[in-house]
Amino acid sequence: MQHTCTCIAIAIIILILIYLAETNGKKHGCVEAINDLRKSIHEDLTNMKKEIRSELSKRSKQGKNAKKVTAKDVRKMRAGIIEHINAKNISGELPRIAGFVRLAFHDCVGGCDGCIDLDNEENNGLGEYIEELEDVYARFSRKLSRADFWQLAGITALVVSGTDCRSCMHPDVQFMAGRKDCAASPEYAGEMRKFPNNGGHADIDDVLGFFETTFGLPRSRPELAVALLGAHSLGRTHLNDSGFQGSWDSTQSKIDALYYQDLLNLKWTQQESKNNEGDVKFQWSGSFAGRSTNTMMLNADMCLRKVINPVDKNGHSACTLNNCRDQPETIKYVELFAVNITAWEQHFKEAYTKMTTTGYEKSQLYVPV
Ligand code: HEM
Repeated sequence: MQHTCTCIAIAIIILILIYLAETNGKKHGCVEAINDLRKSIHEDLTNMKKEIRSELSKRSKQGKNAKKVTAKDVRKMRAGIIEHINAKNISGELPRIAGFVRLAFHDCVGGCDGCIDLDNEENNGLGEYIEELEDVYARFSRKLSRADFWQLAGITALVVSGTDCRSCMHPDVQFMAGRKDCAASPEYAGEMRKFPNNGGHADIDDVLGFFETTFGLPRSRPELAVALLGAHSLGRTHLNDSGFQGSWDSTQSKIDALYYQDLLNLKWTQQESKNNEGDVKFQWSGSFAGRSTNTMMLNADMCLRKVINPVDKNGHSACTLNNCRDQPETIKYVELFAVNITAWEQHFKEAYTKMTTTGYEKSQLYVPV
């Protein structure tokens, strides 16, 4: 009996061992199968990834090429912009020339990105120009960014302003494309950008400092800032937009040296300007031989000629021009540009190109062919 029990026990043990051996074997086979499966999935995935990467790179190359704007496209866009410029004529002036140039300037504060914060009062008045340009831009939006388009509008406006005008500057600024729009373009959802403020810019250091930090115009070359501010030869100020009133010279659509000549030759006195809300700001009013000329200068313009700071919070200066001295750093360039259009042209071109490429490396921009 004892023998039989032992035999049964041994048989059970053997059966258990056989079972274990088989299960283990099966398990082992499963692990191998799973490993094989894993390997093949991994290989498939790697191949798929490779294919996806090569497809994406092909597509992005095609996309870039498809999006690259050509010289022919640019010509068509310029024609559309010129049509808009000529469509609005107010007493012989073409206000869109100045509007498009100011838009080009404001878009590049903080980097040219096709975005303007219309809640920032420094941008007052630009909304209507953005809307007008959308008409033309809608036809070409697949080919270039809004940031590029606004710069093209500014450059085109400069060309129109110099057309059939012998006394005008012809800076012939090269249009380059490749700028990127911000996500919310044409609106701006980022931190409030800092613009030059007239009251705060009665000090030449503020003006030159603004152009250096914002557009990289070296502080050691004040002639660039003086040349760029000559854009105020175009257009005018609007009481309900900025609180100032009048134009810098009598030819608002012509980019001519009258801006510098007036700055030097007129008799300037400070005058109070009050908008509908009763805000008071001071501007300079020009007269000649005792007669008002209806021209004006901001503190930022006047400080290129005279040392007018300090000013109070409304921009009022204690200086009456007779009792304040010439601005040593910049007066010589005001005098130069008043008589030498070629010198102004060269410096303006350099400064304007810098301004309109703010935020980009040379390699990111291209000249359409
Ligand atoms: C310190 C720098 C600057 C200050 C303080 C300044 C200030 C102003 C102000 C207050 C206006 C009047 C806005 C209005 O009432 O409609 C104006 C207009 C204008 N600005 Fe400037 N500006 C500066 C630089 C520039 C630059 C660098 C450019 C272009 C390169 C420019 C181009 C213009 C143009 C063309 C207008 C006339 C706009 C129109 O007629 O609608 N400005 N600026």
